[in-house]
This record gives sequence, C-alpha cells and structure tokens, in this order.
Amino acid sequence: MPHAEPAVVFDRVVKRYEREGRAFNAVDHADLSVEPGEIFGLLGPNGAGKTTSIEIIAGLRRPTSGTVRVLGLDPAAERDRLRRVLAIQPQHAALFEQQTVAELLRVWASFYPDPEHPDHVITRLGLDEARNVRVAKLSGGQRQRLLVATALISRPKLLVLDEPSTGLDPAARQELWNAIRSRIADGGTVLLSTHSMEEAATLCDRVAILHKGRVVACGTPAELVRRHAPERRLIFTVDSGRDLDALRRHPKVSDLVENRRNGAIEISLSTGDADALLGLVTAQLGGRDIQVKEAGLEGVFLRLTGFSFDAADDTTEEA
Ligand SMILES: Nc1ncnc2c1ncn2[C@@H]1O[C@H](COP(=O)(O)OP(=O)(O)OP(=O)(O)O)[C@@H](O)[C@H]1O
Repeated sequence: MPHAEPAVVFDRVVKRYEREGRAFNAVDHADLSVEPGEIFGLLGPNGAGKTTSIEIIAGLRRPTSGTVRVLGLDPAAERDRLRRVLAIQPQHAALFEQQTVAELLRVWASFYPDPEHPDHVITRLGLDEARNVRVAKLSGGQRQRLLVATALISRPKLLVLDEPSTGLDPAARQELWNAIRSRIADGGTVLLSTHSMEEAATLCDRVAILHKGRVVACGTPAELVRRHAPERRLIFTVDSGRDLDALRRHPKVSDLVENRRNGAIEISLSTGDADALLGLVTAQLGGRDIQVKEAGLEGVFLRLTGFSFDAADDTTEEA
C-alpha cells in the first residue's frame, strides 16, 4: 500500500513523567512529520527525549496527550499491525548469547514473510568475519551492528534506530550508514536518534533538534545552519602584546574569545563575514595558524538553546 501521507506524524505530543516526586515533560508538545523515503534524525543531547519519542513511535509507550500516527496507524492501539511494517533496534536487547551471528539472523528472518537474506545483511553491516562467532563473544561494535541487522532483516517500511552508531569505530559506522542508505534505496523510511552532529549532518536528509523534550528546530542540516547559524568561526594565533582593540570593536565580529598560552594569544571569533576580517588578521595583527570553521549544527543548537551541545546533557527541568 503506497503511503503518500507522512510516515510519522507527531501533533502536540506530550509524555509526562515523575522523577523524585516532580512531574516533567520528557516530550513536550512535540510536532514532527517524517516523509516517506527520507532518513530523519532526532538529534539531541542525553536526556533530550529521543528514546521516549522513539518508544512512542514504536507503540511501546502511550503519550500523555497529543496525537501520533505511524504509517497511518495509531501505534499504541494498533501495535500488532504496526509490527508488520515497522522494525526497531533498541539501545540494548537480550540476544541469544549461545547462537552464532548467522544462526541468530536465520531465526530472525524466519519470523517474516519476505526477509532479506541473512548473508546479505551480514555483508552489508561488515559482519562477515563474525558470522560464525557466538553472540556472547562479539565485540561491542559487532553486537551493536547485529542489533541493527535484526531490525533490517524484515525489510521494514519504517526502520527505527535508537543511537545506532554508539560504540562504533569510524569504519564500522561507515558500513552502518551504507546499510541505512540501502534501506532507503529499497523504498523504506528511516528514523534514527543520534547525539552526533556529524552523523546528523552527513547521514540525515532532515533532522529535528530536541532539547528538554521540545523540538527546537526541524529541517535539512544545511537549511538549519543557513537559517540559525550562518556565522563562521575564525581561529588564529597572535603574539601577546598585539593591540586587539580594532578587532574587538570591528562591526563584523559578533563575539571574541581570547586564550593566552605559551606567550601567545589564541583568538576564536564569530563572524558573518570572515573574508572582511582576514586582511586585518594577517597584515595588521600578524595572525598565524588561521582556521575558518562553519558553526554547523553545533552552532544551531547553541543559538537556539543557549547551551553548548556537550554541556546540555540531562537538562530536563520541572514542567
Ligand atoms: N520511565 C521513566 N520515568 C521517569 N523519567 C524517565 C523515564 N524514562 C525516561 N525518563 C527521563 O526522561 C528524560 C528523557 O529521557 P530519554 O531517554 O527519552 O532521553 P534521550 O534523549 O533518549 O537520552 P539518552 O541519549 O540518554 O537515551 C530524561 O530526563 C530521563 O531521565
């Protein structure tokens, strides 16, 4: 059945929890729409509400209020129907420790009417060397990829992955990304959570940035950067004793941080027009080791929440 409608819709979704006698919204009036055929990322620091949102999408938790539709179904009320079209890889799962990777995936494939061949999934996720290894003996990264493999094997219309790249080295992560893209090439939709800016920017077609349960922004990574953090960071070193007043007062400099080290000053400044400053930095200040960095999604998060992404962990508060 073709789905012209969105694969996932959240309309004012709230999930209220209690912690130490205080109520707070782990998901706070979230609106989302995931289009069929896209890789959609829920990006947020620890505690932002990603897992709770994913559990609501998979029908594992009921929202306190608001409406959720997943592939045209109400996930909490129609879990059996949803299970035929949605597959989820949880963060942790009890696996059959004594089976080998190939045995486990064969069993898993037998649960579904039209599964992928286990060998294809094994190769796609770079698990060939581990195919005859017992689950109990797998490394953390291999185990993580096996969890994703169990979700991929059913060829789900909607593949839901909760922080799938946790614990993977760069090569394994690349294989994971390729496997996720292959699901899209086969006509599926992927929703994943991540706290990696790089993963969000590189893999995802669109991302929703979550903070304290709220969706603070949603769009393609490039759109979000253009809209919320078009400035670039100019980083360079000057000898101490240089007069920095002209730079500090320059109209194109929005903020400037100085770090003194080993008799020199490292300057990091934010600007919407790095080119306009380069002459001053090189010719008048003798700047060296010059780097220009995009603010990226990190800059978007900082601009919208006032928190640096790494410092924003577990910042839920009383609602
Ligand atoms: N069953 C629960 N009861 C009470 N509080 C909960 C419950 N589950 C999650 N929380 C709290 O809700 C908030 C959001 O948690 P959630 O796991 O959804 O965040 P997350 O973005 O997935 O973070 P992480 O990356 O750490 O998994 C956190 O403050 C968490 O401690």
